[in-house]
Amino acid sequence: MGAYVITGGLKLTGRLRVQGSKNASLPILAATLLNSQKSCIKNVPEIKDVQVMLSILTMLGAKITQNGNEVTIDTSTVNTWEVPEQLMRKMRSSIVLMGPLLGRFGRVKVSYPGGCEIGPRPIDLHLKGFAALGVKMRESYGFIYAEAEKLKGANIHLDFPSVGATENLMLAAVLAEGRTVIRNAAKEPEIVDLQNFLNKMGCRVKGAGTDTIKIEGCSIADLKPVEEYTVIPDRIAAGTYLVAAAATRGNIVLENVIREHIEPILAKLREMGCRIRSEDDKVELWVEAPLRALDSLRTLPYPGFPTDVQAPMMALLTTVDGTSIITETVFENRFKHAEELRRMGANIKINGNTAIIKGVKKLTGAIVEAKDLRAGAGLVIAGLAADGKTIVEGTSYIERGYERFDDNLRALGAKIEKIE
Ligand SMILES: CC(=O)N[C@H]1[C@@H](OP(=O)(O)OP(=O)(O)OC[C@H]2O[C@@H](n3ccc(=O)[nH]c3=O)[C@H](O)[C@@H]2O)O[C@H](CO)[C@@H](O)[C@@H]1O
Ligand SMILES: C=C(OP(=O)(O)O)C(=O)O
Repeated sequence: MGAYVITGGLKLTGRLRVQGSKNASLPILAATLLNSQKSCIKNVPEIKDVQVMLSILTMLGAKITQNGNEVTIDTSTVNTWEVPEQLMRKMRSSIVLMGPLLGRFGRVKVSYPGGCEIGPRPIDLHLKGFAALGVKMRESYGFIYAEAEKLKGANIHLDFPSVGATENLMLAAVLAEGRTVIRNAAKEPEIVDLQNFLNKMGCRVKGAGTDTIKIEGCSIADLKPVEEYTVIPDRIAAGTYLVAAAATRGNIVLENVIREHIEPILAKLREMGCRIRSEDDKVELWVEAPLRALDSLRTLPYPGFPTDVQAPMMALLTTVDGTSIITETVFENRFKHAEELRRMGANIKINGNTAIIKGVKKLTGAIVEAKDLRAGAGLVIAGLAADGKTIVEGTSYIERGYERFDDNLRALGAKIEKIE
């Protein structure tokens, strides 16, 4: 297992181009199954989860060429609807293959998806939605067998605006007979990106970005190849680098960001006293005066503060004088990094879904373990801010979602090395 060795105490400074979005790329890659033709997708990050998705598509029979961040996928040769269990279990996002495989073949066999342990993460909302579209499902020995002679458009009300369920149902409904309306849909920018990709393919989807998404079903014959599609920038990676800059009291400029998508993060950084300036696709952050604690940071579905930036923010808040309170409302068990941060001298008390953080003068380097993707990023940030040497074990989690994380931080002046 790999580890990052970080010598802390250096301010991050300089410019960085933000990677393409992991959470937009994954459902878009799954969507290429629908048209049974070629799709060319740009700005796809070179990260582990993308590699897993491409491996699954290859195992299903797709022909793929990857040239840096550009991926061309020909799904005309896909000839199976069974997702290999080993790959299915490698990440959470494999579940969004159910929708397009049901649309294309009317059947799918999958196991439960894997991914980081940040709570139970059931898929009941996905399955309830499929049932409403006319899918018959049975489970046996951990496998889900789903079948529909013909998917039928339906009115679906989600109990919670689940990102994955919204995407999966969109992906199935585009090839259903008639109209589907998804209410209480997730409003994340990645849903809008998926809608844009689907419409480029010839699907008829509108409303993404609001809580009601309307889909007019069409047939595979109506769909076209996608000659070129560019994935949106990764708002979570952007947030992570901004928080890292704040934790080192540095000064960085990020390029290739959509300001609106990171506004919930910028609002909190500004409240802490970070200075922020933006122009076109660039955002600059710098720190002039001591930062202030946050009396309330609640994670929420978009446009609330993203749960995926909670761990990096916790790391930052451990270095800020005063008491901060974080409430995690999206996942049940997403505070595992607190225990690791304590090894570095952080003062954090957890009470249910609330973390109370008392800022300390300085964190101290220690050996810590990343137990999930964003917890890992948070620990690296703590290491960058700490006195002395920090070893963050578990780089494979971090590489699930961050493209060249250590190279990027080094380019911004950090002292960080990866060891195997
Ligand atoms: C690949 C991807 O895009 N991952 C993101 C996606 O995950 P993901 O799509 O898994 O997140 P969801 O929005 O579905 O989950 C949010 C909450 O709903 C619950 N839930 C979800 C589905 C379901 O059928 N039943 C149920 O109870 C989950 O357990 C969780 O507590 O959105 C999360 C919330 O913004 C982000 O943290 C993840 O980075
Ligand atoms: C939780 C995350 O991803 P996933 O849903 O793919 O596990 C994340 O990106 O922080």
